[in-house]
Amino acid sequence: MTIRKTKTRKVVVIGTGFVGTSYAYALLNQGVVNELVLIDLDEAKADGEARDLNHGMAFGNPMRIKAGDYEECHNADLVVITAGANQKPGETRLDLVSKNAKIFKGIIDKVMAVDFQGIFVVATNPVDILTHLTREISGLPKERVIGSGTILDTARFRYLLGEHFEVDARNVHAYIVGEHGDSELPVWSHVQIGGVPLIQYANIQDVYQNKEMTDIFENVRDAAYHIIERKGATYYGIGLGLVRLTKAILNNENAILTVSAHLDGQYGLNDMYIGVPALLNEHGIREVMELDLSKKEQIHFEKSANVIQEMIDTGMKAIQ
Ligand SMILES: NC(=O)C1=CN([C@@H]2O[C@H](COP(=O)(O)OP(=O)(O)OC[C@H]3O[C@@H](n4cnc5c(N)ncnc54)[C@H](O)[C@@H]3O)[C@@H](O)[C@H]2O)C=CC1
Ligand SMILES: CC(=O)C(=O)O
Repeated sequence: MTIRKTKTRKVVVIGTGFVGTSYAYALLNQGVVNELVLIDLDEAKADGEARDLNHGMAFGNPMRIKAGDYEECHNADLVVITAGANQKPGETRLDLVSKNAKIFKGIIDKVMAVDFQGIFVVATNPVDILTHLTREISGLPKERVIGSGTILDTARFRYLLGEHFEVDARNVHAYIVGEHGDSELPVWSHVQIGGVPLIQYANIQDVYQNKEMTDIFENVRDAAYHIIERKGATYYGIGLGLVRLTKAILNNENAILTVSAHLDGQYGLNDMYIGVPALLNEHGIREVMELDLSKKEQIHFEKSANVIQEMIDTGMKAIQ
């Protein structure tokens, strides 16, 4: 499959809540696509959001935005799914699995019924499990089903390290991998500040004994809880992360981003979606980057994979 060669670049967003509309707003600002269709169970909300966004057109980038139905997925390049329940204060992402799995079954069936030929991008939580279910339900090749994975966690990590060392986050190279959730992990062994390994840059002997570094990771891991306690939901960060992903795919960038990608033996794991750095282009996921993890990181990564695996079983039961 290739992205259509016509000039039209069409994205359908399913779920016009906080996340879906933040993504739509960022797309309008950045001028990434020519056509954006909004779908929601609450049709009036999708229509209201489309009207509101269109009123910013004179200040943004020319594109067509409208509310629509599933027919619109037929010729879409990307279908981005942000529909479903979000976490209430105190809830984990995994608590959402059964509810959102059922919602996904209905959505994916409707998208596939109109012969969708493009790429799915999933953001709804728990994202690794729902990305797996999207592939199972749709039957699409694995490279055409992508989860936002740890794209946001990695951005949070780079931001906090950048703040700490007073270095532009864009010059901080670092990854969060594993579940987009409580079992995720930082790949300390590959953190670099402008190409200089962290342990050398900051003269750290053992990063796991360094309170400043462990605090930074805990703040990344718990960021969603901190924000949800304060304002009820997180959306600007992931909205921008989804635009970054959209650009990587539609512009055929061959960019490396931490997404939920399907593993077939990489990191010793099989048949699961999990957050890893992966190379993205117009075909979707071209390649999973296999980092040389330290022993400690590999053990943590496998534990995180186990958490996902158990939840896949719960998700599969919910849609049977
Ligand atoms: N992957 C990530 O990094 C992040 C993921 N999220 C997740 O994104 C999801 C959405 O969060 P919010 O936008 O805050 O929630 P929200 O409640 O504001 O919006 C959800 C929308 O989905 C719609 N919806 C529900 N069932 C539907 C169906 N069957 N078909 C079409 N639309 C349907 C609702 O009407 C609502 O408009 C949550 O699961 C949340 O946890 C949120 C932030 C970051
Ligand atoms: C809600 C969520 O998944 C996040 O902000 O990371």
